[in-house]
Amino acid sequence: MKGITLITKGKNTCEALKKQLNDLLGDRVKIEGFYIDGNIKEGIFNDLVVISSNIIYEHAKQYLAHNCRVIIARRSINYHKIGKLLDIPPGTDALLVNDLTSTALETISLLEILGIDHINFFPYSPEIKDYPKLKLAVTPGELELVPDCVENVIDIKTRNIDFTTLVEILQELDLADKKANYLSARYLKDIIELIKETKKMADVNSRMNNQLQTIINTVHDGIIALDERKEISAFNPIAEGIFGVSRKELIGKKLNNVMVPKEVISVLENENIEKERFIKVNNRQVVINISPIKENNSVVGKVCTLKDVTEIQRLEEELRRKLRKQETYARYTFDDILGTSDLIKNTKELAKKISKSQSPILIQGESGTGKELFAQAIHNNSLRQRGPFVAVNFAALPESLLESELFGYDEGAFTGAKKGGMPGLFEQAHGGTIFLDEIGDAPQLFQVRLLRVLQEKQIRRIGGSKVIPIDVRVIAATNKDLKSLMKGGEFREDLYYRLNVLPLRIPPLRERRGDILDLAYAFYNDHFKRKPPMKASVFFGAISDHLLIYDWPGNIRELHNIVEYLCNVCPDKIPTPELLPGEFPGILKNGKAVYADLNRYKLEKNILIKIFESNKKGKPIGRRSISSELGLPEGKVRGIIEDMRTKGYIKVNRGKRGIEITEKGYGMINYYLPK
Ligand SMILES: Nc1ncnc2c1ncn2[C@@H]1O[C@H](COP(=O)(O)OP(=O)(O)OP(=O)(O)O)[C@@H](O)[C@H]1O
Repeated sequence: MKGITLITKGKNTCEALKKQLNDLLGDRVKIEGFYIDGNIKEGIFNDLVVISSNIIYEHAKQYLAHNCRVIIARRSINYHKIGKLLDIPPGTDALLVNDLTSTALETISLLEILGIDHINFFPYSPEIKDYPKLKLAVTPGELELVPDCVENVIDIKTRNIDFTTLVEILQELDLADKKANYLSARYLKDIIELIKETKKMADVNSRMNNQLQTIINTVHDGIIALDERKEISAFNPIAEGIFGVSRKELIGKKLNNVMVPKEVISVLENENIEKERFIKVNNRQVVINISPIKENNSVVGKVCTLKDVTEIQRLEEELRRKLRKQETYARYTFDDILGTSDLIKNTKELAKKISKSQSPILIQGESGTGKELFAQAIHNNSLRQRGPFVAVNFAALPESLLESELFGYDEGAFTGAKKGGMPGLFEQAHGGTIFLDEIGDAPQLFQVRLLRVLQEKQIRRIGGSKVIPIDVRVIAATNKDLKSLMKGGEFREDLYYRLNVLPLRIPPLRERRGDILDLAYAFYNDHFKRKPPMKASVFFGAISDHLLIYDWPGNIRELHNIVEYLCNVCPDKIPTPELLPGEFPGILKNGKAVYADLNRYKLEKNILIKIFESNKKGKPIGRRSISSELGLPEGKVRGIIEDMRTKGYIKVNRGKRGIEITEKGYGMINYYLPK
């Protein structure tokens, strides 16, 4: 899982923005927050660092590891929270309370841009000692900073990270897929809510109407609002651009008396449910969304938003370009797959054998276990090694692009189709291997098409009539349990069996703990281009127990990230356990120790060493002798022995032979007792 570190000045903003990011990305990105006034620490490093403003960046710089990717957030007022400000009589004095004078001033000017210019704002922050003792204050979520003189506070809530920054974040993390559209829909929803909220007031008060219009004008999508008499009450500049009609000619007019295409009128008149439709306006494709305004269960108006598809196409084009830039060769070979555990050695052996076949392979394994690495190594060890290796990631590719990306299209297949057409990824992989990553995310309808291609070994480009034979070897991979997806009807059984001809399971890191330090050492040496400031075993000396006991949900990718992090945070010092990011067992976190796991691990280690030493001397050892030699209660020893037996570290024999250490157990001993 990728990660974002958010940095703000105060705790409130940090929590609010963290929630915003979590709501949006929580299922795919791990988000942690630090604030300058409290929990900030040195050596911050992550896939991406998001900082709440330019000013905060100046304060935060010193805490960042040197090669962090940083985005400074642009922030927007919470549209549906400012309705309350429209009630305040013109000319009223109010303090605008924020954590810094500069952010208070910034909020005042943002409000002014939105048309809230009828209130005389005085900036207030704890830095300002001399301020007018006013009774009214407005604050973006900083309630505890409001000074005592104030009797009435309007909280317009923390300023959110704005739409453009969110898109930038998605792009930085390579997640700019379906989420981008979903984002703009959510953002518009806020505005629609505001229109609904203030509509009643706006009817009686023309000042509010103007302000509302200003807000609508700042939006990047077309907006049309209708009242219950089906008269147009709002029409913003983007809508003007789409329809080529000026607002003045429309406001207050009935729909059917104006120059709006018939199709739009019929949608606006007849649709009362929230729905998305495509219509053509002046030769442009437009997505139109209708949202009814209800009062006491009857519809009293509608808000319609319009998005010019050219913009969506532009976003898609960008994504296509990114995809096209990807390499069509495989970099890695089996020599790049590190690890000396039996499990990984056996997996490599099996992979080498199946690489020589032409049948499809299905690689299953948790995220970050090395599925793509194996796919590349298999290709490079196959008879197709001179052919291309083309990777397709179903989780990153929006559904709308799948067909054209995989099968290609002919000239004129759709508006925007390139002259001469475009070959799809299947064609590009001809003579080589196609790697279908995250196949569990392939949409159902697409699964049918994929199956047909695999069966018939030929494709037809979109809009094309020619059938093109293709010779590709398919390697699919997934971290999902395809069997349970099949039970739930989300994955087609016929496709599963077509792909699962040669199954390959990549074991998670926690099943081969013997590899953890090998990998950590290799990543450490790689970081310093094989000229590390100290020996890897010395560098990891104080934390190796912690690394060995951790369960590694993100597997090798997570281990790699942590080693990178440590190399950045303390390049020439030995890292202490407290420096480990995240939830490592046995480390003091927020003053609370999670010692239980580490103690248990240490007992396990001591017991395994005892067994190893006895075995070496040829002396039988049993539960009772262990408990007396180590001074531990027999019950406890029994539990630990049972655990180690299930993990495969030991064999418990009946009678004289007693407990014996297994090959896997020896793997662990190598790390417990460095040579
Ligand atoms: N055995 C290994 N030796 C060295 N590096 C490894 C090994 N396994 C994985 N890696 C590294 O770990 C990272 C993740 O590997 P990879 O992308 O192949 O995993 P994945 O299983 O395909 O992940 P996901 O399911 O998230 O797509 C890569 O940087 C890869 O080089």
